[in-house]
Amino acid sequence: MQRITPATAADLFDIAATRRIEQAAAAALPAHTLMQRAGLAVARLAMAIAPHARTIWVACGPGNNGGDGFEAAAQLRHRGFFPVVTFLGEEGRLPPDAKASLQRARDAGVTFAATPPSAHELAIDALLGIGSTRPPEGAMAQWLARMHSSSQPVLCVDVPSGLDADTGTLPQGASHPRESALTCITFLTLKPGLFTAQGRDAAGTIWFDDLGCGAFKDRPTARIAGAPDSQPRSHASHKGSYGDVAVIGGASGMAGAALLAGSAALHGGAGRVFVGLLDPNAAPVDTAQPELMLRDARTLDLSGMTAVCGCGGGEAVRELLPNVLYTAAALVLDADALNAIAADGALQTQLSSRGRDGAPTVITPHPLEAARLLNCTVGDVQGDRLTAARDLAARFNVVVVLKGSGTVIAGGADTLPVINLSGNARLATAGTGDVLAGMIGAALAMRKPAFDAAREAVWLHGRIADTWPADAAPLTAGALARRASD
Ligand SMILES: NC(=O)C1=CN([C@@H]2O[C@H](COP(=O)(O)OP(=O)(O)OC[C@H]3O[C@@H](n4cnc5c(N)ncnc54)[C@H](OP(=O)(O)O)[C@@H]3O)[C@@H](O)[C@H]2O)[C@@H](O)CC1
Ligand SMILES: Nc1ncnc2c1ncn2[C@@H]1O[C@H](COP(=O)(O)OP(=O)(O)O)[C@@H](O)[C@H]1O
Ligand SMILES: [K+]
Repeated sequence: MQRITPATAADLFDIAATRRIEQAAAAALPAHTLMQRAGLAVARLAMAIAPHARTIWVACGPGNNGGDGFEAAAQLRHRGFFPVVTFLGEEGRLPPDAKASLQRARDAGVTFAATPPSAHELAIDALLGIGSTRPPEGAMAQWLARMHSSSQPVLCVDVPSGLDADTGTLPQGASHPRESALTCITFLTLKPGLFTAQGRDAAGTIWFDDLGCGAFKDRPTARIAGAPDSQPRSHASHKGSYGDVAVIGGASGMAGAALLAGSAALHGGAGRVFVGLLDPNAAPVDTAQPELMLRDARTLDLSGMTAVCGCGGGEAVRELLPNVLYTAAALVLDADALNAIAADGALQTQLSSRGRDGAPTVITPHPLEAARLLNCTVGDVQGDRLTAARDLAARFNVVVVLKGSGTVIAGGADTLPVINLSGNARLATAGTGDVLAGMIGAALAMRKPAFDAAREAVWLHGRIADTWPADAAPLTAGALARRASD
């Protein structure tokens, strides 16, 4: 059993692949072995979470997820605990594994009840796993709401009931648990939906048990990539070794966004940072950051540079985009640059041919910007973030950073998308996206491949938020940028 942390590197498998792996594993083992192993793992984790529990409520559903719950209840009873099982289903329609485990729970002397116990110290959610096909309703929805509103911990079996294990979406109106008291133990494979969209809030702390079947492999859907390798700077390097970044943005009244990206590029290790402002009346120097070389955006020659284009770009950035797309040696497109491209077919064609020509290009949309680029709704993007990121990457031949909880990084068809696990809602404050764009720019300027530059910067950006000192001032984008070298 392994605890998953932001530093864990592992493959993710969708439901279809998980089913294939389960079938192959089950065929190679004596009947019921997988469920017995799963139930034992649930019981062990339950005992670790609530070692002094008097009553453990085990809510079991109509399929094999419920079977894992029966099995866990049997194991807990054997160890002197008092599980109370509530079962939502028909015994006659249970799959064979679950039926066998129901019998084992009965034989172990587990208490069965029609309604949840009046008090419990731990709830085990074994209602639905990867077989969830529709929103929980009726008693199932009521039981979930009861678990989630209680102050006692909840242990989810395989996936939180109702969560789509492929996409991380919860049905509309589903009760929302409190993350601090939530644990999920998932079996055989790690599923992408646990790590993006609503998955992280729904699952809480995630544990993985391969049920002794690590040898069974299938094609992964995506991966979590963990901490990037840190590469120390060589002694003989100089500022030219780390490249030039030119930020293009800062239209009238929005200079701050460009300066934040510039600061992040500087602290992220770029050799030199120019900030090309679109506001002709902008101040000639930022006295708080004199290292940044402020220029009129229209005068910068980007041919040997990494451009970070769009931060605070407003409408004004549009006229520069044809030249930026044509000349920048490497490019990060953010915010208003993406909005301009979404509204202009010619710019879209130019972007995709730039990517086809192999010019390193990263786009960093948040879900609304991604929806504009894909000509769909935010709901469509958030409903399947992996697919949205993959579609954008394929359409524009670029590396895509689809931001938000569980940021997705997608590249070409041969590259497995990555879901990033560092970061938290401290980042939900204005300007942190500008900082990320600057950090990716710095990594590109060091001539890292575009996918690696994006992945490493996203991970570091999130890690800074995860390690923000509790006694420090609240996270602001400016302070985040200054820690981009951490
Ligand atoms: N076999 C093994 O050895 C192993 C199995 N494992 C475990 O099995 C789990 C997968 O089991 P599973 O395929 O039976 O699916 P599961 O998630 O239990 O649900 C299917 C049932 O729920 C029903 N249903 C769906 N939605 C519903 C709703 N909203 N409200 C009410 N009912 C709803 C659906 O009914 P239907 O849609 O057909 O009407 C069907 O009856 C997996 O997640 C893992 O925990 C692992 O431990 C590995 C070893
Ligand atoms: N709840 C969250 N969990 C993890 N990361 C988040 C969360 N909210 C925001 N972020 C991150 O913060 C950044 C916000 O970027 P963006 O939406 O472009 O904001 P802005 O335009 O204000 O800079 C992104 O990197 C995003 O992934
Ligand atoms: K479950």
